[in-house]
Amino acid sequence: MGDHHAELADLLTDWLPRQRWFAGKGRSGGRVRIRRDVSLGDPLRLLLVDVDYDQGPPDHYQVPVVLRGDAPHGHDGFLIGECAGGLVYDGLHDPDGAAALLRFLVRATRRDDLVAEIRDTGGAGADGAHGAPTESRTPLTDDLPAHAVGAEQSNTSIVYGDAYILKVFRRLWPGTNPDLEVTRTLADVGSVHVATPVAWLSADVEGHRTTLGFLQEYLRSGTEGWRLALASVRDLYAEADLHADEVGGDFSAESERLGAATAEVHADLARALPTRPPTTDDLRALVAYLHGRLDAAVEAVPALRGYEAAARKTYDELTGAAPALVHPRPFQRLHGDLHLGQVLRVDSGWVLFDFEGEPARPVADRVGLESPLRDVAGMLRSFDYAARAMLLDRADEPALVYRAQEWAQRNRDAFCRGYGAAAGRDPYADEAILRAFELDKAVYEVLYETRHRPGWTVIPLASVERLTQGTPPAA
Ligand SMILES: Nc1ncnc2c1ncn2[C@@H]1O[C@H](COP(=O)(O)OP(=O)(O)O)[C@@H](O)[C@H]1O
Ligand SMILES: O=P(O)(O)O[C@H]1O[C@H](CO)[C@@H](O[C@H]2O[C@H](CO)[C@@H](O)[C@H](O)[C@H]2O)[C@H](O)[C@H]1O
Repeated sequence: MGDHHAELADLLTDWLPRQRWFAGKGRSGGRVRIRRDVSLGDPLRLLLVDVDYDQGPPDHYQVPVVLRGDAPHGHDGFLIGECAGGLVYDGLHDPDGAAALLRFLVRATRRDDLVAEIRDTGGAGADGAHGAPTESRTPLTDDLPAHAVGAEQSNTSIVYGDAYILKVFRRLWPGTNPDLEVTRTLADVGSVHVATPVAWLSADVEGHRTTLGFLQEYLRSGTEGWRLALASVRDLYAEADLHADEVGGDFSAESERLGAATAEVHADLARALPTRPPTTDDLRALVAYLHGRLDAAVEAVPALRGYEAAARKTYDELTGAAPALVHPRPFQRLHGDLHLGQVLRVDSGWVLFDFEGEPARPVADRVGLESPLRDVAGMLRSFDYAARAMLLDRADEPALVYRAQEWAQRNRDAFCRGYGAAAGRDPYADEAILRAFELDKAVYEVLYETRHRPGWTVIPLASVERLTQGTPPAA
């Protein structure tokens, strides 16, 4: 394949920006450069690529591919293109490619601990192997049927049988990925709110051992919080005369449990990893950071301009009082992008996943100590999203807007009640900072939706309007 790198780079230059997980959507002139090309076992090859832009530093991605010389494969949706070497497929969606990846991981982890390391062997292929899972872990099996998880999100996940799920990070940030770091930390302290990681894969990127992906136990009984919430909203909208507490699908008891689970995860992280009480300088830095995010969002989305002055006022108010009054909880590690799509309801309760933080945020920012209320605010936003997503194609039914607010408020209240009971302090008690985080999240979402799902931008935009009018988080 080495002979075809120029052609492959051209194909990827065209293909990458069309992927949901491509992060350079706001940048011009993206061109792909292939930095490494290693075999992970027939027929899978791993391309580590850089994307250079007209301005600023390159982004790093991994693109596993399968090259097929012959007939159509029946997976044309995952065809990247054709070069002189044959048809090039996205290797994670190609069943033979996905199977080869599990075989590689299993072979590698049999020889050392749980880390499969891809080492450069001068272009001849990957040798990358350390082996044997520790005794406490379930032995890995490599002959399971594979399928990629339906929706392409920030990364690509492959389910093997009903035993494992492999998350393959698409955009690479040099170093250990916070998702793996935090999930391992929680599993190691015995948290019941994460799925146990069983093996992981890394390679050198810019001189740092960089996480490429990790394999976790697959929670086969899990249902995503987002799906459950939408089902509840649907029930409510179908019963025009009933209130949220009167319909069969009331979600508030689940929201309360989810609040408690979030607080327990925060407590475990606070015990296992560093914490620190925020200082005046921390709050000043936080306010500067919130302004910076708003600057970038307003520049990219002019519709935000009308709310800018009020938003800045909300942020500036955080520096008016002593830190112990504004934020009487320690700063700590957290989830970083918590929403209903990042939690699974299993038989025993709620499990959180995807501890990567916001995918567009530089990783150095995501691994710092922050306010746990950022996660709370993320989830509060998500209740608004669930209620309003169901209105997107029902613009002709204004009466539903009131019902949407009612559903969202009931579940926001329940979540905070559960969180407060488990954490010993209700999030609503820290209203100013909670509102600032909610506003910041809504601003982030306006930018996110503009780039990825323009039809959804109205959802966070309506929340920016509400939050800049001074409506408190609690009714
Ligand atoms: N341990 C697990 N068991 C079952 N399903 C899972 C597990 N972890 C994640 N998932 C599912 O895989 C999907 C993708 O995972 P996620 O970590 O959110 O990836 P991304 O970073 O691409 O958003 C999720 O929507 C979730 O439903
Ligand atoms: O799940 P990801 O890590 O890829 O997070 C990104 O995409 C999310 C959408 O899939 C986006 O979440 C927003 O939409 C959700 C509904 O689809 C909603 O539950 C969230 O509250 C809302 O923020 C997330 O912001 C983005 O980082």
